[in-house]
Amino acid sequence: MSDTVQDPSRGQSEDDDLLGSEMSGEEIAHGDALLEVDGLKKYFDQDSGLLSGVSFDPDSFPPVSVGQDHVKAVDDVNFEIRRGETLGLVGESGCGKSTLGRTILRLLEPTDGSIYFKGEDLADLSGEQLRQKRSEIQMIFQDPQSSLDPRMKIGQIIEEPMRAHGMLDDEGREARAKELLEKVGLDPHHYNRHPHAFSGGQRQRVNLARALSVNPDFVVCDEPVSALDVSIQAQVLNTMEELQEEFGLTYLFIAHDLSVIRHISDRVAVMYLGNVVELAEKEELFENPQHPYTEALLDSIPVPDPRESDARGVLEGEVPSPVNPPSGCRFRTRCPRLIAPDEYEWTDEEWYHTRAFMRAVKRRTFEPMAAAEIEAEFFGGDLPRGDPGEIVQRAIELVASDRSAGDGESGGESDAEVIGDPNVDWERATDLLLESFAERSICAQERPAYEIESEHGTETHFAACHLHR
Ligand SMILES: Nc1ncnc2c1ncn2[C@@H]1O[C@H](COP(=O)(O)OP(=O)(O)OP(=O)(O)O)[C@@H](O)[C@H]1O
Repeated sequence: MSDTVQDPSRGQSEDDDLLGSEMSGEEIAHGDALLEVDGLKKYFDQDSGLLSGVSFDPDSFPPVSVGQDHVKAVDDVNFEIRRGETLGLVGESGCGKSTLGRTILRLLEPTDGSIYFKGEDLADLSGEQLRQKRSEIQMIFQDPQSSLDPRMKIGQIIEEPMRAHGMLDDEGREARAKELLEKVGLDPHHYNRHPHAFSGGQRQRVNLARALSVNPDFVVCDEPVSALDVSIQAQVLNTMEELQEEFGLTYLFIAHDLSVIRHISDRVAVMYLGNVVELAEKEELFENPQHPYTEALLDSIPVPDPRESDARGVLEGEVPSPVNPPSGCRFRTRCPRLIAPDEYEWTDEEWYHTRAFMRAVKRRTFEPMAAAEIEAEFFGGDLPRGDPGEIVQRAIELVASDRSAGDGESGGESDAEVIGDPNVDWERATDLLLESFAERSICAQERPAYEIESEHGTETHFAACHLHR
């Protein structure tokens, strides 16, 4: 691989090879930062409508709030991508991957933050300057079908970006398109065919050729193989790797499928609810994950396609709304390893039991039973000592089937009768436990960001989890 960046916006001399022979003035060595994202935010205004501005959060009081709300799709993201590498970006559906990719490309206007590309902040550019830059940064999308105009011949499709950027003359563009067809593994004689004559994998290759036609340095690949058969995916990924090697390309590769991410990435960033929660070299991330969210994702390999209806529930609990995300660590409301609040003295076992009970009450995962039974089931009969024990006791009373109704009487009902017992106050018990424990955890109070020593490789391992304080 050459060690310098090729600048696609320059002219081409006739003697040059059509593909990538010239050098840029802005040389960035292989391995140096090509793109740096700093404090990047992208908030969307919520859709207008009757309930616009009204948000519901069962964990807060009051649960309904009114105001001008924003979907915090990307919220303070920081990372760099080095020249020649592939940074994989993975996370559940809706966590903000596509929004991040599109904001980096300035297809979406950033709300805040900077996007330094070769040292220049793309967030500051507009008009012609931005248009010029767009040839250096390209994007390929998931659906190769809908991103190709069915009326156009593939030769024209590949030439379109070159025409838009005033690159080469007609003959030059045709020659380059044919050369690119070959490079992406298609027959240059198919230059005059229409997209429908190609399979899904071949169409994605056409997309690749089109993106590469303007000789970019950096390509954002948004789920480029998700729509393809698994057998075809590896072939397209291999071609992408070959092209990367040949043209010194840098990729931001977005996928929900961890096996795809593992195939293609050098480093991997894991995204959750608008934040990057972990970033490490590929081997380090897969062999030594340090964020409970990453662990949960890895435990669920293969991650089901989030677009399929039954994919929910891989991780316990719902993803909170990006309109009103949890304070501190965004994953804390689903985290199986929430940290005990410092203000109480806990043994590990006491906290472990309390945390499990709190989660069960919050999710109402057990049917009401007598207080003594709850104590036995969740605490092995021994409540935590001191204040936490008293709080837990009160919460147990709120959800126990032998609880008095208000100050009145209950008791004597059969198990069948107590299900849905109006005396059982799940909400108050949940509020009591969350306010007393979960909200007082460091996980709720500070946003975590830690560097960890890697066990594999030499790169920095970033994990946004207070377990590493
Ligand atoms: N134009 C928009 N207006 C309002 N909200 C939006 C808009 N685009 C995205 N969002 C919201 O921003 C959040 C992040 O969406 P995004 O598409 O970036 O996630 P993703 O991780 O790429 O998901 P997927 O894998 O399903 O594409 C979601 O809550 C989504 O509903």
